[in-house]
Amino acid sequence: MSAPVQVRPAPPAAAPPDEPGRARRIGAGMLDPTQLWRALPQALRKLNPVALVRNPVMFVTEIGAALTTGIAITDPSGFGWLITAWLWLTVIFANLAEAVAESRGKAQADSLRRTRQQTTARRLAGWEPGAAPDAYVEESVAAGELRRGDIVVVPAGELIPGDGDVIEGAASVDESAITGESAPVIRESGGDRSAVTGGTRVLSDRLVVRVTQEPGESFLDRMISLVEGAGRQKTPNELALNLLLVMLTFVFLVAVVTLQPMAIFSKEAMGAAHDTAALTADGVTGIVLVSLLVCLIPTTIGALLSAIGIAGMDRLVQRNVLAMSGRAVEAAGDVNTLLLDKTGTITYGNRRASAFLPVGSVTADRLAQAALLSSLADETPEGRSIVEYANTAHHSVVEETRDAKGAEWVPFSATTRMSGVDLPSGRRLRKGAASAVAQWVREQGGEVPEALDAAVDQVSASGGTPLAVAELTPGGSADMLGVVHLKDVVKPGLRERFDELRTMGIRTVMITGDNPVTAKAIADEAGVDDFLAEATPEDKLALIKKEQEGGKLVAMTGDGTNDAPALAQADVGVAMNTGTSAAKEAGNMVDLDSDPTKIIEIVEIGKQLLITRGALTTFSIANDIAKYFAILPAMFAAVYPGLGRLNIMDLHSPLSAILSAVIFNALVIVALIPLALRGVRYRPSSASALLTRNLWIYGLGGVVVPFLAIKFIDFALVQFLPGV
Ligand SMILES: Nc1ncnc2c1ncn2[C@@H]1O[C@H](COP(=O)(O)OP(=O)(O)OP(=O)(O)O)[C@@H](O)[C@H]1O
Ligand SMILES: [K+]
Ligand SMILES: [Mg+2]
Repeated sequence: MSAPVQVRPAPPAAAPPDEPGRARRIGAGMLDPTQLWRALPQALRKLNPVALVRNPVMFVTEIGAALTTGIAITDPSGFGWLITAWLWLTVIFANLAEAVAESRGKAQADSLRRTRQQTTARRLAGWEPGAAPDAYVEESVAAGELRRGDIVVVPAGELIPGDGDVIEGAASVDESAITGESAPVIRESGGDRSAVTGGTRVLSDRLVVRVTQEPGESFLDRMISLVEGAGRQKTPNELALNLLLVMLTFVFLVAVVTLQPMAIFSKEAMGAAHDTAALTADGVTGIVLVSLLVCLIPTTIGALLSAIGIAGMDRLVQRNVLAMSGRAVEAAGDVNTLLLDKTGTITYGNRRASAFLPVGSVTADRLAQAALLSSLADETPEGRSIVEYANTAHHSVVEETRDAKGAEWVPFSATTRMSGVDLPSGRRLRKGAASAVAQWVREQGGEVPEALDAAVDQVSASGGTPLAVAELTPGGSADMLGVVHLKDVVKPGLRERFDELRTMGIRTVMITGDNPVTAKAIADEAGVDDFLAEATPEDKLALIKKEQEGGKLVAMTGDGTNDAPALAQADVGVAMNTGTSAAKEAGNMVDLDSDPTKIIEIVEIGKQLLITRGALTTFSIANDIAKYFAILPAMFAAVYPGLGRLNIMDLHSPLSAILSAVIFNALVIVALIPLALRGVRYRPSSASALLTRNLWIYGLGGVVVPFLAIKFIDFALVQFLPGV
């Protein structure tokens, strides 16, 4: 994509009827016959051999059609022209399948494009965190010119000019242009909800954003090229299947070429048996051989393969999931283990301070003041919530925070699990995971009172996150002060969904940086199979690698910067749209609804894709059998009368038999387009049960249906074309 994102202020009125989120939700899976008609011009354009060569089966069919066209021109016969017409139709039907699959994405891309409007951005030159208003200048630039690293300010009512991370402020943002969800979401600096998307609108307050995209590479741009299927790569599975189809085509080509001398012989015989002008024409041999070839090669799956893949991606988009690679969608179909990050994925992620629990002789005020001081510069939601809570619950301590001037802040990191401040007075404050802070206290020569464990356990047992707070006084004594209780809420309805995953044979594991007691409380409440506590980003990554070593496919959902390495390593990495840009960059899917249980639908769509491809391949190969029974006796019965017994369909004549087979071969493609686009229905059950069921339906069906259909076409042909 080269077009830069250009954003123009649009009336902030209610969403127009063609608002993209809605457009993306309608018509999921249904095939409207007019879609076929509208895709026809595109299907005809795809006849270009340069494009078609990517699809070897159809390319061979097109060459066959061209050959018979030549024969029909130089040696005209009604039979020749009929076969020629149906061969071209075969190729057009195949192109139609792909064109229809693509057209759905195009409509979505168009409506997304409409949300790319032009606007001017307010870029801040010389801005630094906490800068006074006179320390920097605000300049107007076209949004399309913004580069990575630029700082912009977005006041309430304006569109965010590009993708980025909030570095100052918190605001409610209307993201409906991207997600189709009208409820505003909170975006704030620090923590895991700091990413904003260009084209969304700030509703309240004001955000300072550091741009993380280069021109033309925005999320919206990527979304558009994705739903359009532009530059779609074949997946490894598709490549393998394609290779198989090429080999089959080659084998049948060789077979038909070797048959040629005998067929010439048989033409004489056919001419003798049916004394019509068409039969005695010299071109018949060539036309019959091409017909045989096209009926033998796996045209059905060759025609539908690409549409099946595109439709699978499309089904994800309908559910507000953007898959950056088709390979990930396929991997989703085979996932064994699902890892979920706790905070922000299983829980809502807005952990808020709700109590101060001092230990020993420490007063509540001393603890509150230390917690407040150590959080003044902590831009994480946890840090800000402590400042807020201390301000409302412990007014008295606020005055005493003046000595924070000249302080050195220690920012939170997922590795140290601590944050804090070193004050000029020599006072040092730390808050964080109890184990980390306890170790810090010991390193400073202090002791950790037993009462701490009780406070920590009390918070943890309720599923809350305990943050221990400690102080190193200027006098050099290291004191453990107590615990801050951070509350978070488990998203509802997870248990049922995890049960569903279990029946699909998928194990769910929650991973969290939190302590084991909190982890267990939340794991029990959410109903996951297992959990890993006190996990650093490296631990998350190691766990995934370990699972993968056994040949298992691992899916991971997460939202935080600390999840990014794991998201990148997982076979299916689903980033929450509410998450950080690092997480979104690392994963190979983004869930616009930020719903951790969306993985269930992703798995179902992946399985459905694999099953659909398998079923139609089975059907394609099985349905060729009837065509052998139609064509081979027709070609050779006169030479080898024994072969006449193969004409079990009792087809009218050799020519009507061949014509019927070719017509069926073309029509079956159109008949299966809806199934290819909608996908074979998937119900959670074991893999072997599914396989057996599909072999019965599509294998047996593939054998039986064509016998009936070819017989019927033959019957109809004789009614309308008594000459054949
Ligand atoms: N702002 C903060 N200051 C100090 N310590 C913090 C802060 N935020 C979190 N912690 C502590 O660090 C631990 C690890 O945090 P981290 O973000 O890595 O994991 P998490 O958010 O608890 O879990 P998850 O991996 O599910 O997101 C937390 O459990 C908490 O004890
Ligand atoms: K075929
Ligand atoms: Mg986290």
